[in-house]
Amino acid sequence: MTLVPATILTGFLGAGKTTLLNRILREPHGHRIAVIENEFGEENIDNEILVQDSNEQIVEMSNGCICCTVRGDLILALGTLAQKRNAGELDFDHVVIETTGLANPGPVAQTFFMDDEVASHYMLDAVITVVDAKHAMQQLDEHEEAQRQVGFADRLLLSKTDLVSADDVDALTSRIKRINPRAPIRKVDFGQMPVNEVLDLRGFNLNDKVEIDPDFLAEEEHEHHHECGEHCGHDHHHHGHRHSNHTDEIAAFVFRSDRPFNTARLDEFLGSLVQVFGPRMLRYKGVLWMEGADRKVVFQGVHQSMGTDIGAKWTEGEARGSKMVFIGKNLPKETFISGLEQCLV
Ligand SMILES: Nc1nc2c(ncn2[C@@H]2O[C@H](COP(=O)(O)OP(=O)(O)OP(=O)(O)O)[C@@H](O)[C@H]2O)c(=O)[nH]1
Repeated sequence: MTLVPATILTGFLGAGKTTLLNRILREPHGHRIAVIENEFGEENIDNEILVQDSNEQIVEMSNGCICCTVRGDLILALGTLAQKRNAGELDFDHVVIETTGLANPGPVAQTFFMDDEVASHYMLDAVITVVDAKHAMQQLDEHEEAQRQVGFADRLLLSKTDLVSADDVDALTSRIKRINPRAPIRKVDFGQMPVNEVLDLRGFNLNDKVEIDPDFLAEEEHEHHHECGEHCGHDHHHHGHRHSNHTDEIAAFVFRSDRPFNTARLDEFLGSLVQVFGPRMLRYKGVLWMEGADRKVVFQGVHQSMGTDIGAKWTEGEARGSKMVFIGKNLPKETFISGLEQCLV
């Protein structure tokens, strides 16, 4: 039986998640999507008004999508949907879960790895985070959950850019890139977004690409190699607007090497890393060159849940090397980097 891909939609309060979902539920796009809305906190009021004996409500939309309002356990809701699908009562080929604005997407993402029942019916496709261009700066300053939501994302959607200047958009973009250089950023105007930009991103697939924003890499490079003095002659103005004044607790860094890893040493080191820092490791991914291997090794994970897979062959003439990106909360970059260097052959 094929697994149903599931997308987690996050974003801070009022970011525009519902606006986006409403379009998905109403516009003709040919996909049969089950949208799960988590009505956290409103259950008492709604239950009194609706006087329902069940804990969930499933509505079929005219475009073939299903809207499922969940007032309880998400795992239970996913289970019920899967049962009805298997019984032929419901037909859908994707699931999109809207999390509440204050939620940490981590536990929701981990459900797909940890809960056997969920994992037997669904596969996590991607975490998508809507970022409110008007309010995100302040939300990122004040709420760690807002930073986490950006850190977890496989794709970032920037809403409400109509309300701010182009400079504001640039400043916000460079800040969220520092938190998460992995996730491509797209503008979304009142939820207008091709459905294909939301579905089937395969963010959790073990493909052998690590996409990292080139601006971020250039900036890291700059920090590494040019500890410039005041009169060094580098174009500081140019870089000045990129270096944000914000030091977010959630941030990313990259490890790169053109030497192969020793498998045993790396296994042990990564194992101990996730044991110690797992709770603070939001997302990580790497494509690795292992000693003696003629294929790439791909690893990635969320917190303690780490997976590895064999990727494509190194082709003739291809420069071999490893590249890893870690996104987490106050991770000790130097410990990671020097530890990984110890694992090289
Ligand atoms: N100007 C502008 N307003 C937008 C845009 N997208 C959404 N909004 C408005 O922002 C408000 C909040 O949007 P919602 O879609 O309800 O946000 P949400 O993320 O679902 O909010 P919560 O579920 O409360 O966390 C609504 O009034 C939307 O009309 C946009 O691109 N531009």
